[in-house]
Amino acid sequence: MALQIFDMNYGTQFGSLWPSIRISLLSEQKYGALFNNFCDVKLVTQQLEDLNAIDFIWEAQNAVKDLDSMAEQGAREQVLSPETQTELCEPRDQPVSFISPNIKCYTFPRGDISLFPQAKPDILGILGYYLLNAASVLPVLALNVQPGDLVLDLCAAPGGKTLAILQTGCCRELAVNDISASRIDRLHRILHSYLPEQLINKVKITRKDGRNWRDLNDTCYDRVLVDVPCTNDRQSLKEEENSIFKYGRKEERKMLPMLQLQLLVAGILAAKPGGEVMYSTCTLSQLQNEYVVEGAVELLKVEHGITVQVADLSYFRRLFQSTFSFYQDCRLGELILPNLSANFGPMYFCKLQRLN
Ligand SMILES: C[S@@+](CC[C@H](N)C(=O)[O-])C[C@H]1O[C@@H](n2cnc3c(N)ncnc32)[C@H](O)[C@@H]1O
Repeated sequence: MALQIFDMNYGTQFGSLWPSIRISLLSEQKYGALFNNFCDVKLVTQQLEDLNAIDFIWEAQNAVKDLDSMAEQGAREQVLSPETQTELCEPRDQPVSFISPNIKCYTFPRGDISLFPQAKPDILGILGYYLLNAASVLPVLALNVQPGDLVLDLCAAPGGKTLAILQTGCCRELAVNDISASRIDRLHRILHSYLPEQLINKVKITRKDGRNWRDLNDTCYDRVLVDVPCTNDRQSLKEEENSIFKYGRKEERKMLPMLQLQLLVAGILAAKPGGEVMYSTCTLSQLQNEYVVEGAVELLKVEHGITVQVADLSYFRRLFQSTFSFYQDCRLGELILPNLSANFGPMYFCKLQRLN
């Protein structure tokens, strides 16, 4: 059922790109190992490097820095040909510092489909890395959490992105919420396997319907992550149990864009003026991605008099093009396409700034 619906919708949405996305979605996904800064850093770094895995974030930042210094040097020495200079001196929309610090994620190089072994607990019982779809780290990087920030993770369970946010070491306060009791239990277990007790005590965990966040809380946040429930395209092709494409869940599926819109609006209302909100999904669907963003921007303007600006994240393409396959025609935000040589995603992320 999922595949039939995808063929119908994505065939139209992606045209000639769809057959290659389709086969990638049906193939084994690639993982990333989100590095846990609270483990024995030297030992785990060595283990990951022995596997020939690379921290793709560090590598991308260095590649850009190298290009920039080459461009600077070239400009000084005036030795580059005019064509090369244009390419190397291309102005960046954002500097590299516009990504959250201290997050490390190891992947195998493009085309290498090796698997990471499960992380083993150290003598304190702490695990060295968390396996996830490496594209899941991108929304957290782009959220760009700054030292002293108040941060809200509105749909947080089981907690992969929460862990990534905590790696930055920047949050003055982190509020973590999810509506599902069983998934909150998983989140608790994950936090206890990766973090020291003092840090867990600083995380405020709630189990609320995120759509009503503002009615229940009066804190205004600097950064909000709204990682909504979606058709979870890759998972839906693999697992029947609990699938949103099951016959009995048709109505729920139809209502997903409305739920996503309400959660995004709630997330923006929870941000302070000037605050930044990241909307993310793991679906390719335009209806659940760009259309939800457009709907939320419009609704906030009309019903709340709030202006929201969609940020340009195209510098992410430049930074991470050697690790991920970016969709070139995304109107708002960025979309990572599954690709056989870099089988991450799908992951859509779009940053919004609340202006008033
Ligand atoms: C895509 S998952 C989140 C994954 C998580 N951010 C991570 O990185 O591990 C979406 C989550 O939204 C939660 N959810 C669904 N409806 C919700 C609501 N109304 N309020 C808050 N959370 C909700 C689901 O229970 C689910 O855990």
